Amino acid sequence: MHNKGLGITVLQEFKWTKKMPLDTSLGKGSKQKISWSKKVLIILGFLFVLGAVALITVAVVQNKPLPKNMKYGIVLDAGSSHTSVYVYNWPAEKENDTGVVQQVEVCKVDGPGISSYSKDVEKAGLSLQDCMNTAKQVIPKKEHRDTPVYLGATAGMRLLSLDNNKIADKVLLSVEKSLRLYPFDFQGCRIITGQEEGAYGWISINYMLGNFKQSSSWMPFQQTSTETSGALDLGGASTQITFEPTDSINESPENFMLFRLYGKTYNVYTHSFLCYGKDQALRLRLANDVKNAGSTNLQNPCFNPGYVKNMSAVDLYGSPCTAKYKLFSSSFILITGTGDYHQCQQNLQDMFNKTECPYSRCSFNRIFQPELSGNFGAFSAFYFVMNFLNLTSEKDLSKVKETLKEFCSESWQQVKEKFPDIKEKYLSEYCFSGTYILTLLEMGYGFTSENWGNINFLRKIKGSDAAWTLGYMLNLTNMIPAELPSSPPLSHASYVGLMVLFSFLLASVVFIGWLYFWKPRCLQKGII
Ligand SMILES: O=c1[nH]cnc2c1ncn2[C@@H]1O[C@H](COP(=O)(O)OP(=O)(O)O)[C@@H](O)[C@H]1O
Ligand SMILES: [Ca+2]
Repeated sequence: MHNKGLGITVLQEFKWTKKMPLDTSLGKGSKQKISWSKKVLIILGFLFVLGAVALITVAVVQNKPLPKNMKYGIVLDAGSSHTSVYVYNWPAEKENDTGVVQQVEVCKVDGPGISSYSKDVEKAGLSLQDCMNTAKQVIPKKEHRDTPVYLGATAGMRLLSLDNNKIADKVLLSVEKSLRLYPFDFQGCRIITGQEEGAYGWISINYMLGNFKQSSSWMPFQQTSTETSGALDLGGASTQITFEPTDSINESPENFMLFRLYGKTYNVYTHSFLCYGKDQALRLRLANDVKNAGSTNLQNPCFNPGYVKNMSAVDLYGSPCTAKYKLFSSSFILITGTGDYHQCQQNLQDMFNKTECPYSRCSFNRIFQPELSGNFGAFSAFYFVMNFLNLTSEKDLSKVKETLKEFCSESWQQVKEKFPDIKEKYLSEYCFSGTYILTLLEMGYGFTSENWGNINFLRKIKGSDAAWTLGYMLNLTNMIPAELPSSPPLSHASYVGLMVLFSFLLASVVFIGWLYFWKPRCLQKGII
């Protein structure tokens, strides 16, 4: 019986004392003392429970998320084929955290890219109105005045400014005039460089993927950082490759950009190939074919058999990418598809000059490129085309080629019947675009069947489109700090949790100590 725990013994003995007639065991004074001790014990117990409830309530209330004060930003991506308006938002008090900026809206502007309005510049500005009105509706009125608006124009405008700088300026003035009519904080319209386009694309996807987060290890003050992902962007008029090489390199400095983000330095390789976006690449190829064939009547393996297209010479030779190939006075070029993937790829390989390289290694056309390393996010037209072909998750390069071969050999009639809802312009070019993408990645950049699986074709990351626009805004609003903001070692929730836990421990220790050293009378009597 006594081997059982002390607590049980006390309880039993106490029961027994209670049963005893009080006036035979205790005097009147002792009786009063016991009831006093009991009262004190009850009051102390009550206060203890009250204290614990109060502590937990404070912890819970304090930890409730505050109503978010959201900030907004607008970036217009004025691409060669079209303009998109992106609206982002983020909680004001978390501005410098990683991964807090989100895309809340994307609006595709009707009509072509702003560079196509060179003959009627006023229309360039007017074309943006519908999407800017959408942005006005999406953003709460009280935030309008504090919402910055940026417009960045890419390769279409780069080509226009090469062709006619004055007209390019007029187009930019027209869009500026239009954007200033809105109640937002207009911050500027400009043509961004190919380097910026590549670098901001890289910043965007790594910010969205959370790769800039420095996760602390168990060793105090030691931070471990995640590897970054490379970025591959394919537009209509230019294409960019950007990644962090493994070794430090001191060649071709114009291809490197140094960033200090969240306390870490990144030396990023980037190159933008003007005229190697898929629309200009097609023109470049056709212009070469016309020159080589000495005829404006072309049999082309990159279009489905049975496809026939009459292309205007103005369209073909109208850009600085192809202007120098103009030989004929003919106003049309007739293209007839033959649908042969292998011939198409051979034909496209000529566009990638691998023979001369003034550096230790090159991608193509005498451009330095370090050895490929890590994973790559491939977005924009890389995604659109591979998604149409159902190849975004195919990790086997030979299967990719087989699918493409099959698609190219299908007759145009068949293809049209199979995909009645897809725009004919896109549909007719998927054989060319798919083959071009493969040739660019394999022949141009040097991807192989071994590292093909490192390329992730993606459109969105955590709800935001993969595009250079987010990185552009983060940079211009100084939202990425160079150094890690000094923050308390514990989050608020962990701090409150630990405070509650330690208070409990402390109270328990005091309570047990009190029981042990200052044994309340009733218990003492019970034990005796
Ligand atoms: O649904 C689609 N299918 C195929 N291609 C698409 C689709 N949507 C957009 N594109 C293509 O993506 C490319 C986007 O290029 P963009 O206009 O951004 O040019 P840039 O970046 O060279 O200035 C264009 O070639 C356009 O035709
Ligand atoms: Ca683009």
